[in-house]
Amino acid sequence: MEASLATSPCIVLIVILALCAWRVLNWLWLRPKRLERLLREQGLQGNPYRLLVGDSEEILKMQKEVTSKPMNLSNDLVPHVFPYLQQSVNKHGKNSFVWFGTKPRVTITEPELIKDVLNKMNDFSKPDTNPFVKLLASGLINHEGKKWNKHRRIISPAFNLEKLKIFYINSLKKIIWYNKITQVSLACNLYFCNLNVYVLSLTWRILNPCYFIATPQNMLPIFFKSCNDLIIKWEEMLSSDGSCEMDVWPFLQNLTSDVIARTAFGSSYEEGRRIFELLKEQVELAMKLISKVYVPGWRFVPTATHRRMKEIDREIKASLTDMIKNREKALKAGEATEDDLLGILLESNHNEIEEHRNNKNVGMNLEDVIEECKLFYLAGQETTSALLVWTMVLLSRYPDWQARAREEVLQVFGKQKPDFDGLSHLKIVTMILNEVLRLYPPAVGLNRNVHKDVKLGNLSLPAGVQVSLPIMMVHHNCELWGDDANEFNPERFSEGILKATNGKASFFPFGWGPRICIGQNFALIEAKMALSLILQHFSFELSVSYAHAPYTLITLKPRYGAHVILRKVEI
Ligand code: HEM
Repeated sequence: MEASLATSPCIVLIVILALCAWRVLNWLWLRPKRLERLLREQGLQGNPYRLLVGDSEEILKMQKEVTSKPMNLSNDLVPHVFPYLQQSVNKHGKNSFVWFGTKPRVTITEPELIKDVLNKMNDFSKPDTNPFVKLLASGLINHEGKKWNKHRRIISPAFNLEKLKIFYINSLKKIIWYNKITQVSLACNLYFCNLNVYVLSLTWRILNPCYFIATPQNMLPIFFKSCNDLIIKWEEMLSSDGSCEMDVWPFLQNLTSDVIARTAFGSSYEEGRRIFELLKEQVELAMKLISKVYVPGWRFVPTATHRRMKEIDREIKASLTDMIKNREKALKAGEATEDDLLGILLESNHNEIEEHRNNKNVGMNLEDVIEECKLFYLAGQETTSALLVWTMVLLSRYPDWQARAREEVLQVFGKQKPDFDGLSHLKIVTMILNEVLRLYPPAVGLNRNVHKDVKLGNLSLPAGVQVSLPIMMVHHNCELWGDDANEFNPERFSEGILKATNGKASFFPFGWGPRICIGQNFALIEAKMALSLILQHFSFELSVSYAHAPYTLITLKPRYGAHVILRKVEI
């Protein structure tokens, strides 16, 4: 009897250890090998699985090697930015997969399949990220299902409602119709999750034209203020001959950071800037972690990077909490909300809670609002600065297009301050921005998780694989864009995006479908404002010290900056 009592804890321990060992074995070897077999059975090719690291080590090595030195001054970026993907496609064909640690990632380049992946958000979810990276970018961009629906509904007014009311939909009937459809589709989303994708994507498609031209008009003076400050700074730097050589990259980063701090936090702008400084440091630390294979449980090890990231997170949260609480107090006291993103977001959240007083599942809590504010910075600053810097580099390299853009800007605005109506009607500038987004997309690719077996075209993707949608590779594909795919030719967008792409998902710098970028109008109007003011005041050309080295660190950036010679334009 005593012996059996003594052996039972041992048996329990052995069973637990055996279970743990099984899980580790499954994670490290059995599951990857099973996924590999299932993919190969369908004709997909890739390197054989290597324990734990897969292709990751080789990818990092290759990427480091290629991006450490500048490339020649061309737009053939794919071999430079995606060397491993290019090599994989060359070696294994278009239908191939690459191992990121223990997970195989299938490359999808056909526009029809891309559309499917991005429209079926219930089948293709956002990939799991390192928990420390989530400290940096959580919020809407990472949420799924009901939580995503709720957040998207609450945040949307901050980006488009004002504009919809004022400019493009003149008849009140249309506004009501638009609002009703949006509300009905979102209500459907809440209750019928499976219907969600179809209703939303249908609504999105129907409303695309008016949705896309909507932007928060009340943000325009803020865009102007920040852009004008930049022009004044540059003017002060000109030498007596009216020219100056400089690296415009840090100025453009500062500009977009300034714009988002002002638009997001209004009168609390100074506090907002401090938060953004901390987030900038957080981005650098997160990048160190992203470049390593994530081992489950590693996050509990108190490394210097982990500790600093937690410290920064605490400081940001404390600042934002104060700011949000003060605003909420004012809102509850019936005071008007500020017209900044935070104000509109809190008001929208407040209305939702008021409307459904007894339902605890509506509205965002404090943590949620904090996450969304952090996301505004990352999503709004990193991307738009990348768009602006590549636009300046390309217009420096193609002076004819620079001259055409300036002519248009001067024709529309003369010496006057750019207004919303004028910015919305700039045709050449829009064509140029689209072509820059095609050749130098700030987000070079999107990834999705397959969490249950799913059909995609002729493929049967097993749960556990990931899919990769390499935006840049698709944008540079000669089969989709013609032999001059790597040439800068804004003319291809002269009749709009739909005509240039024949409605295919061969151009998706802002994503596609229900999760399309919520800030795209914001970004485009901001970029047009900045570019118009720059063109009104300066001409620019590449300096001899410019080294062409695009690389990805969250977004597509110039590794050695963007050195140009600015000259004052007399008009
Ligand atoms: C040139 C500028 C921009 C580019 C190229 C860009 C690109 C993208 C892309 C590709 C996505 C889709 C991500 C995915 O499906 O996985 C996205 C989503 C998003 N973007 Fe942007 N973005 C830009 C500017 C902005 C700005 C200015 C903001 C806000 C201030 C913003 C906020 C967001 C948010 C919140 C999402 C998540 C939407 C959702 O999942 O529902 N973006 N963006």
